[in-house]
Amino acid sequence: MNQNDATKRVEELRQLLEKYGYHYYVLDDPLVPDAEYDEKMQELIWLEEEFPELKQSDSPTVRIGGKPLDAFEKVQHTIPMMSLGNAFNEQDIYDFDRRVRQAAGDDVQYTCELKIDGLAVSLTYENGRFVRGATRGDGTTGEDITKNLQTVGSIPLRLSQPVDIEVRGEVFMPKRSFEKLNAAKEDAGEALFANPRNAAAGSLRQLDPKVAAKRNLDIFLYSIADVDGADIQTHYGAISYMKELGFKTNPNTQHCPGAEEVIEYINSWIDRRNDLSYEIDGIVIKVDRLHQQEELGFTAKSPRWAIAYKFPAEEKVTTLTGITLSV
Ligand SMILES: CC(C)(CNC(=O)c1ccc(Oc2ccccc2)cc1)c1ccc2c(N)nc(N)nc2n1
Repeated sequence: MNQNDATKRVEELRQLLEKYGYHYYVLDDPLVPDAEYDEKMQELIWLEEEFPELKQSDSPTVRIGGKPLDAFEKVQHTIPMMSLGNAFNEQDIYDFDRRVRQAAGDDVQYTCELKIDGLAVSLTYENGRFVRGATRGDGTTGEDITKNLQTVGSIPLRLSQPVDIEVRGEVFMPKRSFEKLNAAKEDAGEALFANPRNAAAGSLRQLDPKVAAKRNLDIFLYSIADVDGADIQTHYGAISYMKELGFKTNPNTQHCPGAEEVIEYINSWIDRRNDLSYEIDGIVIKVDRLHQQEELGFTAKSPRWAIAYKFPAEEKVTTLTGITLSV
C-alpha cells in the first residue's frame, strides 16, 4: 500500500473506530460485533507501525495502552476538586433544604444524581481533544494519569465540538468486571481487591497503561469545572451539554422540584441499588440554578449548594466465618 492509500485508510479506520467506540462504551449500544472492532483496531495498529508519520496523539490505538511510566507527575488543579457535605437521614435533607431556601429564596429546585462508588478524576480538553486526566488527590494537587485514562473506552479522545473544557467525574469498575478480576486473581493465588472502588483505584495507580487497558474501567461525568463560551444556566443543562459533547453521563440523573421529590428519589434508590451494574454509596443533591449556586457559595472545602446523602453501610456476610460485618 502506498503512502497516499495508507493516509486515506488510516483516516477511514480512525473515524469508524471512534464511532464504534462511542456506541459501545458511551451509549452501551454496539454497532458491530466485538471481533469486527478488534479487526479494524489491529489493522490501524499495523498501518501506524508501517507508516509512523500517520499516527496521531488521539488515535483510537492509544486505547490499548502505551509503554509503562516511571512515575506519575503531579498536577495542580487550577479549579479545586471540592468534597461534599454529608446527610445521613431525611431530617438532614430537610435541614439542607431550609438552609438553601433561607440563603437563595424559596424558589429552589434540585438535580439528584447517583453517587458512584469509584474515584474522582478531572479531564481537560483543548480544542476538543483530550489532553490531560488527573486524580483528585487532596483537591488541589493530583496525579497525571492521562495515559491510563486514555485506555478507558467511555472517555472520548475527541469531542463533538472543538471546545476548551474541564470536566469532573467518577471512574469505576462495573460489578461483573470486579468479580471476573478477583476470580482471575484467586486462580493466580494473588491478593483480592476488597471492593470495586479499590479495584478501580488500584487499576488507575498502575504505571503500565496496558494493565489499566485490560481492567474494563468506566466513567460517569457529573460536573463542568471550566468551559469557554457555553451559555449554561442550570446544573441539569450542564449535564445535557456534556452529553452533547460526547461524554458519558448517568441516565438516572433527575430534576427534583423540591425536598419532597428529593426524598422520594432517595428512597426509590435505597431499594433498587442492587439492580445497578455498578456500586453506588449514596445520592448527590445539587441546587439546579447556577446563579443560586453562586449566591450560596462554598465553605472551606465544599459547596453550600450540594450535599451527599450516604446510604447506610451494606451488611456483607463473610464466607469464612459466617459472621456479619458492616463494611
Ligand atoms: C459538586 C462537587 C463538589 C463537584 N464540584 C466541584 O468540585 C467544584 C469545584 C469548584 C467550583 O468552583 C470554584 C472555582 C474556583 C474556586 C473555588 C470554587 C465549583 C464546583 C461534587 C463532588 C463529588 C461528586 C460525586 N462524587 N458525585 C456526583 N454525582 N457529584 C459530585 N459533585
